[in-house]
Amino acid sequence: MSILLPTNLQKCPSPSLSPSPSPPLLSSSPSSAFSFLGTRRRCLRFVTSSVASLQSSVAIGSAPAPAAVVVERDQIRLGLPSKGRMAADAIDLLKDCQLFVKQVNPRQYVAQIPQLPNTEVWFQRPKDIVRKLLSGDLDLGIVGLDTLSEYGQGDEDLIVVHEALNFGDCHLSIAIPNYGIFENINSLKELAEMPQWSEERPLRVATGFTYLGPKFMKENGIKHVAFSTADGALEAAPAMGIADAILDLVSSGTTLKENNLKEIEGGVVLESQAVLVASRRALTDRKGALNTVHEILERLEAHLKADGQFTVVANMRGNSAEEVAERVLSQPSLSGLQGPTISPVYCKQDGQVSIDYYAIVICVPKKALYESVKQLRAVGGSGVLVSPLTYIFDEDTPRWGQLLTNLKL
Ligand SMILES: Nc1ncnc2c1ncn2[C@@H]1O[C@H](COP(=O)(O)OP(=O)(O)OP(=O)(O)O)[C@@H](O)[C@H]1O
Ligand SMILES: O=P(O)(O)OC[C@H]1O[C@H](OP(=O)(O)OP(=O)(O)O)[C@H](O)[C@@H]1O
Ligand SMILES: [Mg+2]
Repeated sequence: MSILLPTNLQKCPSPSLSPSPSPPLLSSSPSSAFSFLGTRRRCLRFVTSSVASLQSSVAIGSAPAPAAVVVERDQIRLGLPSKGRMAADAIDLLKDCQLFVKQVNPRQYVAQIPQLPNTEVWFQRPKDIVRKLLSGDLDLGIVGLDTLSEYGQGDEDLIVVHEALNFGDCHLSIAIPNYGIFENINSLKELAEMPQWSEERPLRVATGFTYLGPKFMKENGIKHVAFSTADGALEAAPAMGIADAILDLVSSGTTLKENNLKEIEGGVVLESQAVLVASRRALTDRKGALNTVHEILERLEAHLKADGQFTVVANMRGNSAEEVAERVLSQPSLSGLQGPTISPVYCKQDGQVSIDYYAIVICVPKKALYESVKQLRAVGGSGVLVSPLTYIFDEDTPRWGQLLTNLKL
Protein backbone atom coordinates (compact mmCIF):
# COMPACT_ATOMS: atom_id res chain seq x y z
CA MET A 1 0.00 0.00 0.00
CA SER A 2 1.32 3.45 -0.77
CA ILE A 3 0.66 6.64 1.14
CA LEU A 4 -0.03 9.72 -0.95
CA LEU A 5 1.82 12.66 0.53
CA PRO A 6 1.02 16.30 -0.22
CA THR A 7 3.59 18.01 -2.44
CA ASN A 8 4.70 20.35 0.28
CA LEU A 9 5.39 17.63 2.83
CA GLN A 10 9.01 18.08 3.81
CA LYS A 11 9.35 15.38 6.42
CA CYS A 12 9.52 11.64 6.19
CA PRO A 13 7.20 9.14 7.82
CA SER A 14 9.25 6.88 10.03
CA PRO A 15 8.92 5.03 13.30
CA SER A 16 9.10 6.99 16.52
CA LEU A 17 12.43 7.80 18.03
CA SER A 18 13.33 6.12 21.23
CA PRO A 19 12.90 8.73 23.95
CA SER A 20 15.60 7.26 26.15
CA PRO A 21 18.46 4.77 25.93
CA SER A 22 17.41 1.26 25.06
CA PRO A 23 17.73 -1.47 27.67
CA PRO A 24 20.56 -3.99 27.22
CA LEU A 25 19.76 -6.23 24.29
CA LEU A 26 21.57 -9.23 25.63
CA SER A 27 21.90 -10.31 29.18
CA SER A 28 25.08 -12.21 28.28
CA SER A 29 26.89 -9.07 27.13
CA PRO A 30 30.25 -8.33 28.75
CA SER A 31 29.51 -6.46 31.94
CA SER A 32 32.35 -3.96 31.60
CA ALA A 33 30.79 -2.50 28.48
CA PHE A 34 27.46 -1.95 30.13
CA SER A 35 28.21 -0.25 33.38
CA PHE A 36 26.36 2.80 32.03
CA LEU A 37 23.18 0.81 31.79
CA GLY A 38 22.94 0.33 35.52
CA THR A 39 21.70 2.78 38.09
CA ARG A 40 24.06 5.59 37.05
CA ARG A 41 21.71 6.75 34.28
CA ARG A 42 21.28 10.46 34.52
CA CYS A 43 19.48 12.86 32.26
CA LEU A 44 21.79 15.73 31.26
CA ARG A 45 19.64 17.94 29.09
CA PHE A 46 17.03 17.98 26.40
CA VAL A 47 18.16 17.97 22.82
CA THR A 48 17.63 20.63 20.20
CA SER A 49 14.47 21.55 18.39
CA SER A 50 15.51 19.77 15.18
CA VAL A 51 14.95 16.44 16.88
CA ALA A 52 11.61 17.65 18.05
CA SER A 53 10.73 18.63 14.48
CA LEU A 54 11.84 15.23 13.23
CA GLN A 55 9.59 13.68 15.81
CA SER A 56 6.68 15.84 14.79
CA SER A 57 7.12 14.55 11.27
CA VAL A 58 7.03 10.93 12.36
CA ALA A 59 4.05 11.36 14.54
CA ILE A 60 1.58 11.58 11.65
CA GLY A 61 -1.75 10.54 13.10
CA SER A 62 -0.35 9.86 16.57
CA ALA A 63 0.64 11.75 19.70
CA PRO A 64 3.97 13.61 19.46
CA ALA A 65 6.89 11.54 20.72
CA PRO A 66 8.55 12.78 23.91
CA ALA A 67 11.81 14.72 23.50
CA ALA A 68 14.98 12.62 23.46
CA VAL A 69 17.58 12.95 26.18
CA VAL A 70 21.36 12.71 26.34
CA VAL A 71 22.50 10.29 28.98
CA GLU A 72 25.84 10.23 30.74
CA ARG A 73 27.86 7.14 29.97
CA ASP A 74 31.49 6.07 29.85
CA GLN A 75 31.56 4.31 26.52
CA ILE A 76 31.60 6.00 23.12
CA ARG A 77 29.07 4.36 20.82
CA LEU A 78 29.73 3.69 17.15
CA GLY A 79 26.74 2.60 15.04
CA LEU A 80 27.37 0.17 12.19
CA PRO A 81 24.81 -1.21 9.71
CA SER A 82 23.38 -4.42 11.14
CA LYS A 83 22.53 -5.99 7.80
CA GLY A 84 22.21 -5.28 4.14
CA ARG A 85 24.81 -4.26 1.62
CA MET A 86 26.68 -1.84 3.88
CA ALA A 87 27.22 -4.20 6.83
CA ALA A 88 30.11 -6.38 5.69
CA ASP A 89 31.90 -3.52 3.91
CA ALA A 90 31.85 -1.35 7.03
CA ILE A 91 33.42 -4.11 9.12
CA ASP A 92 35.95 -4.88 6.39
CA LEU A 93 36.97 -1.24 6.15
CA LEU A 94 37.59 -1.07 9.90
CA LYS A 95 39.53 -4.34 9.68
CA ASP A 96 41.73 -2.82 6.97
CA CYS A 97 42.42 -0.02 9.44
CA GLN A 98 43.45 -2.61 12.07
CA LEU A 99 40.26 -2.03 14.02
CA PHE A 100 38.82 -5.49 14.57
CA VAL A 101 35.14 -5.61 15.41
CA LYS A 102 34.56 -8.57 17.73
CA GLN A 103 31.02 -9.74 17.08
CA VAL A 104 30.29 -13.10 18.66
CA ASN A 105 27.45 -13.93 16.24
CA PRO A 106 25.44 -12.02 13.62
CA ARG A 107 22.38 -11.72 15.89
CA GLN A 108 24.35 -10.03 18.63
CA TYR A 109 23.79 -6.31 18.27
CA VAL A 110 26.68 -5.09 20.37
CA ALA A 111 30.37 -5.67 19.81
CA GLN A 112 33.71 -4.33 20.82
CA ILE A 113 36.88 -3.17 19.14
CA PRO A 114 39.81 -4.18 21.35
CA GLN A 115 41.95 -1.44 19.79
CA LEU A 116 39.45 1.18 21.04
CA PRO A 117 38.73 0.10 24.61
CA ASN A 118 36.44 3.03 25.41
CA THR A 119 34.26 2.43 22.35
CA GLU A 120 31.46 -0.02 21.74
CA VAL A 121 29.85 -0.91 18.45
CA TRP A 122 26.07 -1.09 18.11
CA PHE A 123 24.62 -2.75 15.02
CA GLN A 124 21.55 -0.96 13.76
CA ARG A 125 19.67 -0.47 10.51
CA PRO A 126 21.24 2.48 8.64
CA LYS A 127 18.24 4.77 9.12
CA ASP A 128 18.18 3.96 12.83
CA ILE A 129 21.85 4.89 13.10
CA VAL A 130 20.93 8.38 11.93
CA ARG A 131 17.92 8.58 14.23
CA LYS A 132 19.98 7.41 17.19
CA LEU A 133 22.73 9.92 16.46
CA LEU A 134 20.07 12.59 16.61
CA SER A 135 18.54 11.25 19.79
CA GLY A 136 21.96 10.98 21.46
CA ASP A 137 21.87 7.19 21.72
CA LEU A 138 24.84 6.87 19.36
CA ASP A 139 27.87 9.14 19.05
CA LEU A 140 29.41 8.02 15.76
CA GLY A 141 28.16 6.03 12.80
CA ILE A 142 28.92 4.70 9.36
CA VAL A 143 26.04 5.03 6.89
CA GLY A 144 25.40 6.00 3.28
CA LEU A 145 25.21 9.73 2.59
CA ASP A 146 21.74 9.11 1.11
CA THR A 147 20.44 7.71 4.41
CA LEU A 148 22.16 10.44 6.38
CA SER A 149 20.64 13.16 4.18
CA GLU A 150 17.17 11.62 4.17
CA TYR A 151 16.85 10.93 7.88
CA GLY A 152 19.19 13.63 9.15
CA GLN A 153 17.34 16.33 7.20
CA GLY A 154 20.26 18.72 7.40
CA ASP A 155 20.32 18.71 11.21
CA GLU A 156 23.32 20.74 12.36
CA ASP A 157 24.12 18.21 15.05
CA LEU A 158 25.27 15.74 12.41
CA ILE A 159 28.83 16.25 11.24
CA VAL A 160 30.28 14.29 8.35
CA VAL A 161 33.77 13.50 9.61
CA HIS A 162 34.87 11.48 6.54
CA GLU A 163 32.82 11.91 3.39
CA ALA A 164 34.39 9.23 1.17
CA LEU A 165 34.84 5.81 2.74
CA ASN A 166 35.08 4.23 -0.68
CA PHE A 167 32.18 1.80 -0.54
CA GLY A 168 28.40 1.89 -0.97
CA ASP A 169 28.70 4.03 -4.10
CA CYS A 170 25.37 4.85 -5.70
CA HIS A 171 23.27 7.85 -6.64
CA LEU A 172 19.74 8.91 -5.91
CA SER A 173 18.05 9.60 -9.20
CA ILE A 174 14.72 10.22 -10.88
CA ALA A 175 13.77 7.64 -13.48
CA ILE A 176 10.91 7.52 -15.96
CA PRO A 177 9.67 4.92 -18.45
CA ASN A 178 11.52 4.80 -21.75
CA TYR A 179 8.25 4.20 -23.63
CA GLY A 180 4.84 5.83 -24.18
CA ILE A 181 4.48 9.54 -23.41
CA PHE A 182 8.00 9.58 -21.92
CA GLU A 183 9.75 8.20 -24.99
CA ASN A 184 11.17 11.56 -26.05
CA ILE A 185 11.58 13.04 -22.57
CA ASN A 186 15.23 13.12 -21.56
CA SER A 187 15.63 15.86 -18.98
CA LEU A 188 14.02 17.08 -15.78
CA LYS A 189 13.07 20.29 -17.56
CA GLU A 190 11.27 18.39 -20.31
CA LEU A 191 9.57 16.21 -17.72
CA ALA A 192 8.38 19.24 -15.75
CA GLU A 193 7.09 20.96 -18.87
CA MET A 194 4.94 18.06 -20.04
CA PRO A 195 1.36 19.30 -20.50
CA GLN A 196 -0.05 16.28 -18.70
CA TRP A 197 0.70 17.58 -15.19
CA SER A 198 -1.70 19.88 -13.37
CA GLU A 199 -2.82 20.51 -9.83
CA GLU A 200 -5.57 17.93 -10.25
CA ARG A 201 -3.30 15.45 -12.01
CA PRO A 202 0.25 15.93 -10.72
CA LEU A 203 3.33 13.97 -11.76
CA ARG A 204 3.24 10.98 -9.43
CA VAL A 205 6.61 9.90 -8.05
CA ALA A 206 7.13 6.72 -6.03
CA THR A 207 10.03 6.89 -3.61
CA GLY A 208 11.38 5.86 -0.23
CA PHE A 209 13.01 9.32 -0.03
CA THR A 210 10.07 11.40 1.06
CA TYR A 211 12.20 14.17 2.52
CA LEU A 212 14.83 14.54 -0.23
CA GLY A 213 12.31 14.01 -3.06
CA PRO A 214 9.95 16.94 -2.32
CA LYS A 215 12.92 19.13 -1.34
CA PHE A 216 14.60 18.48 -4.70
CA MET A 217 11.42 19.15 -6.66
CA LYS A 218 10.81 22.36 -4.76
CA GLU A 219 14.41 23.52 -5.33
CA ASN A 220 13.95 22.84 -9.03
CA GLY A 221 10.69 24.76 -9.20
CA ILE A 222 8.59 21.73 -10.10
CA LYS A 223 5.09 22.37 -8.84
CA HIS A 224 2.65 19.73 -9.95
CA VAL A 225 4.11 16.68 -8.27
CA ALA A 226 2.87 14.19 -5.67
CA PHE A 227 4.85 11.53 -3.88
CA SER A 228 3.86 8.05 -2.85
CA THR A 229 6.03 5.75 -0.82
CA ALA A 230 6.78 2.04 -0.74
CA ASP A 231 9.48 -0.05 0.87
CA GLY A 232 11.06 -1.69 -2.15
CA ALA A 233 10.79 -2.83 -5.76
CA LEU A 234 9.83 0.73 -6.69
CA GLU A 235 10.85 0.10 -10.27
CA ALA A 236 7.59 -1.78 -10.75
CA ALA A 237 5.43 1.23 -9.89
CA PRO A 238 5.27 2.90 -13.36
CA ALA A 239 4.42 -0.33 -15.18
CA MET A 240 1.77 -1.08 -12.56
CA GLY A 241 0.24 2.35 -13.15
CA ILE A 242 0.87 3.43 -9.55
CA ALA A 243 3.36 6.17 -10.46
CA ASP A 244 4.67 8.09 -13.48
CA ALA A 245 8.25 8.23 -12.23
CA ILE A 246 10.38 6.86 -9.42
CA LEU A 247 13.11 8.33 -7.25
CA ASP A 248 15.44 5.61 -6.06
CA LEU A 249 19.05 4.57 -5.63
CA VAL A 250 20.95 3.44 -8.69
CA SER A 251 24.34 1.81 -8.83
CA SER A 252 24.82 -0.53 -11.80
CA GLY A 253 21.61 0.66 -13.49
CA THR A 254 20.51 -2.94 -14.12
CA THR A 255 17.24 -2.69 -12.19
CA LEU A 256 16.19 0.38 -14.17
CA LYS A 257 17.09 -1.26 -17.47
CA GLU A 258 15.29 -4.48 -16.65
CA ASN A 259 12.16 -2.48 -15.88
CA ASN A 260 12.26 -0.27 -18.99
CA LEU A 261 13.11 2.86 -17.06
CA LYS A 262 15.70 5.55 -17.82
CA GLU A 263 17.45 8.30 -15.91
CA ILE A 264 17.14 11.87 -17.11
CA GLU A 265 19.47 14.83 -17.36
CA GLY A 266 19.30 16.96 -14.23
CA GLY A 267 17.52 14.17 -12.36
CA VAL A 268 20.31 13.18 -9.95
CA VAL A 269 19.38 14.28 -6.46
CA LEU A 270 22.49 13.05 -4.66
CA GLU A 271 25.76 11.18 -5.23
CA SER A 272 26.27 8.84 -2.33
CA GLN A 273 28.83 6.61 -0.69
CA ALA A 274 29.50 5.51 2.88
CA VAL A 275 30.48 8.27 5.30
CA LEU A 276 31.65 8.51 8.90
CA VAL A 277 29.27 10.76 10.79
CA ALA A 278 29.39 12.09 14.33
CA SER A 279 27.06 13.89 16.67
CA ARG A 280 28.34 17.39 17.35
CA ARG A 281 27.00 17.23 20.89
CA ALA A 282 28.81 13.98 21.53
CA LEU A 283 32.11 15.39 20.24
CA THR A 284 31.86 18.50 22.34
CA ASP A 285 30.19 17.13 25.49
CA ARG A 286 31.13 13.49 25.81
CA LYS A 287 34.50 12.75 27.38
CA GLY A 288 36.68 10.65 25.09
CA ALA A 289 34.51 11.06 21.97
CA LEU A 290 36.92 13.43 20.29
CA ASN A 291 39.89 11.13 20.99
CA THR A 292 38.02 8.18 19.56
CA VAL A 293 37.06 10.02 16.42
CA HIS A 294 40.64 11.25 16.02
CA GLU A 295 42.01 7.73 16.20
CA ILE A 296 39.42 6.31 13.80
CA LEU A 297 39.94 9.21 11.41
CA GLU A 298 43.73 8.90 11.39
CA ARG A 299 43.48 5.21 10.61
CA LEU A 300 40.83 5.75 7.94
CA GLU A 301 42.73 8.52 6.22
CA ALA A 302 46.00 6.59 6.29
CA HIS A 303 44.34 3.49 4.87
CA LEU A 304 42.12 5.18 2.29
CA LYS A 305 44.92 7.36 1.02
CA ALA A 306 47.16 4.32 0.63
CA ASP A 307 44.39 2.26 -0.92
CA GLY A 308 44.56 4.19 -4.18
CA GLN A 309 48.37 4.00 -4.49
CA PHE A 310 51.22 1.64 -5.31
CA THR A 311 54.83 1.89 -4.20
CA VAL A 312 57.12 1.72 -7.18
CA VAL A 313 60.82 1.00 -6.78
CA ALA A 314 63.24 1.09 -9.71
CA ASN A 315 66.96 1.25 -10.32
CA MET A 316 68.46 3.92 -12.50
CA ARG A 317 71.99 4.45 -13.78
CA GLY A 318 73.35 7.92 -13.04
CA ASN A 319 76.26 10.10 -11.93
CA SER A 320 74.57 11.69 -8.93
CA ALA A 321 71.28 11.63 -7.05
CA GLU A 322 70.55 15.15 -8.36
CA GLU A 323 71.04 14.14 -11.96
CA VAL A 324 68.74 11.12 -11.52
CA ALA A 325 66.19 13.35 -9.75
CA GLU A 326 66.17 15.76 -12.68
CA ARG A 327 65.50 12.96 -15.12
CA VAL A 328 62.73 11.50 -12.97
CA LEU A 329 61.06 14.85 -12.35
CA SER A 330 61.08 15.61 -16.08
CA GLN A 331 58.27 13.05 -16.37
CA PRO A 332 54.76 14.20 -15.40
CA SER A 333 53.67 11.09 -13.45
CA LEU A 334 56.79 10.46 -11.40
CA SER A 335 56.80 13.10 -8.72
CA GLY A 336 55.40 10.83 -5.97
CA LEU A 337 53.65 12.22 -2.89
CA GLN A 338 56.28 14.82 -2.01
CA GLY A 339 58.87 13.99 -4.66
CA PRO A 340 60.88 10.87 -5.42
CA THR A 341 63.12 9.31 -2.78
CA ILE A 342 66.49 8.59 -4.41
CA SER A 343 69.21 6.58 -2.70
CA PRO A 344 72.59 5.36 -3.91
CA VAL A 345 73.04 1.65 -4.62
CA TYR A 346 76.50 0.64 -3.41
CA CYS A 347 78.18 -2.02 -5.58
CA LYS A 348 81.44 -3.79 -4.90
CA GLN A 349 83.59 -4.46 -7.95
CA ASP A 350 87.22 -5.67 -7.83
CA GLY A 351 87.36 -4.78 -4.14
CA GLN A 352 86.17 -1.21 -4.85
CA VAL A 353 82.87 0.25 -3.70
CA SER A 354 81.24 2.33 -6.40
CA ILE A 355 77.89 4.04 -7.05
CA ASP A 356 76.66 3.50 -10.58
CA TYR A 357 72.97 3.09 -9.79
CA TYR A 358 70.38 4.89 -7.75
CA ALA A 359 67.20 3.37 -6.36
CA ILE A 360 64.16 5.52 -6.74
CA VAL A 361 61.01 5.05 -4.67
CA ILE A 362 57.75 6.77 -5.56
CA CYS A 363 54.07 6.41 -4.74
CA VAL A 364 51.92 6.18 -7.82
CA PRO A 365 48.10 6.34 -8.08
CA LYS A 366 46.82 2.90 -9.07
CA LYS A 367 45.14 4.31 -12.15
CA ALA A 368 48.39 5.85 -13.36
CA LEU A 369 50.56 2.76 -12.77
CA TYR A 370 51.18 1.67 -16.33
CA GLU A 371 51.78 5.23 -17.52
CA SER A 372 54.30 5.70 -14.69
CA VAL A 373 56.15 2.49 -15.50
CA LYS A 374 56.42 3.59 -19.16
CA GLN A 375 57.78 6.99 -18.07
CA LEU A 376 60.28 5.35 -15.70
CA ARG A 377 61.59 3.13 -18.48
CA ALA A 378 61.80 6.12 -20.82
CA VAL A 379 64.30 7.81 -18.45
CA GLY A 380 66.36 4.64 -17.94
CA GLY A 381 64.56 2.89 -15.06
CA SER A 382 65.04 -0.86 -14.82
CA GLY A 383 64.03 -3.66 -12.46
CA VAL A 384 60.74 -1.95 -11.61
CA LEU A 385 59.11 -3.42 -8.47
CA VAL A 386 55.49 -2.60 -7.65
CA SER A 387 53.84 -3.32 -4.30
CA PRO A 388 50.58 -2.25 -2.67
CA LEU A 389 50.68 0.40 0.01
CA THR A 390 48.95 -0.28 3.30
CA TYR A 391 49.00 3.09 5.05
CA ILE A 392 50.13 6.62 4.38
CA PHE A 393 50.33 8.53 7.65
CA ASP A 394 50.79 12.15 6.70
CA GLU A 395 52.20 14.80 8.99
CA ASP A 396 48.67 15.86 9.81
CA THR A 397 45.22 14.49 9.10
CA PRO A 398 43.45 17.09 6.93
CA ARG A 399 39.95 16.06 7.95
CA TRP A 400 40.90 16.30 11.62
CA GLY A 401 41.85 19.94 11.14
CA GLN A 402 38.56 20.55 9.34
CA LEU A 403 36.65 18.86 12.15
CA LEU A 404 38.28 21.01 14.82
CA THR A 405 37.48 24.13 12.80
CA ASN A 406 33.90 22.96 12.38
CA LEU A 407 33.65 22.39 16.15
CA LYS A 408 35.29 25.80 16.77
CA LEU A 409 38.05 24.12 18.81
N1 LIG B 1 22.31 -0.27 -5.61
C1 LIG B 1 22.08 0.17 -4.40
N2 LIG B 1 20.82 0.18 -3.98
C2 LIG B 1 20.53 0.58 -2.74
N3 LIG B 1 21.45 1.00 -1.85
C3 LIG B 1 22.71 1.02 -2.23
C4 LIG B 1 23.09 0.59 -3.51
N4 LIG B 1 24.39 0.69 -3.60
C5 LIG B 1 24.82 1.17 -2.43
N5 LIG B 1 23.80 1.37 -1.58
C6 LIG B 1 23.92 1.88 -0.21
O1 LIG B 1 23.38 0.88 0.65
C7 LIG B 1 22.36 1.44 1.48
C8 LIG B 1 21.19 0.51 1.54
O2 LIG B 1 21.54 -0.59 2.23
P1 LIG B 1 20.38 -1.60 2.62
O3 LIG B 1 19.55 -1.92 1.44
O4 LIG B 1 21.03 -2.71 3.30
O5 LIG B 1 19.64 -0.75 3.70
P2 LIG B 1 18.21 -0.15 3.74
O6 LIG B 1 17.46 -0.44 2.47
O7 LIG B 1 18.36 1.28 4.15
O8 LIG B 1 17.65 -0.93 4.97
P3 LIG B 1 16.36 -1.78 5.02
O9 LIG B 1 16.29 -2.56 3.74
O10 LIG B 1 16.60 -2.60 6.23
O11 LIG B 1 15.27 -0.77 5.17
C9 LIG B 1 21.92 2.71 0.82
O12 LIG B 1 21.49 3.64 1.80
C10 LIG B 1 23.12 3.15 0.05
O13 LIG B 1 23.90 4.01 0.86
O1 LIG C 1 21.34 0.01 -10.11
P1 LIG C 1 21.27 -1.34 -9.47
O2 LIG C 1 22.62 -1.94 -9.29
O3 LIG C 1 20.35 -2.27 -10.22
O4 LIG C 1 20.72 -1.18 -7.99
C1 LIG C 1 19.56 -0.42 -7.71
C2 LIG C 1 18.53 -1.20 -6.97
O5 LIG C 1 19.07 -1.71 -5.74
C3 LIG C 1 18.25 -1.29 -4.65
O6 LIG C 1 17.26 -2.19 -4.38
P2 LIG C 1 17.47 -3.37 -3.33
O7 LIG C 1 18.31 -4.43 -3.93
O8 LIG C 1 17.91 -2.82 -2.02
O9 LIG C 1 16.00 -3.90 -3.23
P3 LIG C 1 14.73 -3.10 -2.70
O10 LIG C 1 14.49 -1.98 -3.70
O11 LIG C 1 13.65 -4.10 -2.72
O12 LIG C 1 15.10 -2.56 -1.34
C4 LIG C 1 17.63 0.00 -5.15
O13 LIG C 1 16.44 0.28 -4.42
C5 LIG C 1 17.37 -0.28 -6.61
O14 LIG C 1 16.17 -0.96 -6.78
MG1 LIG D 1 17.22 -2.24 0.67
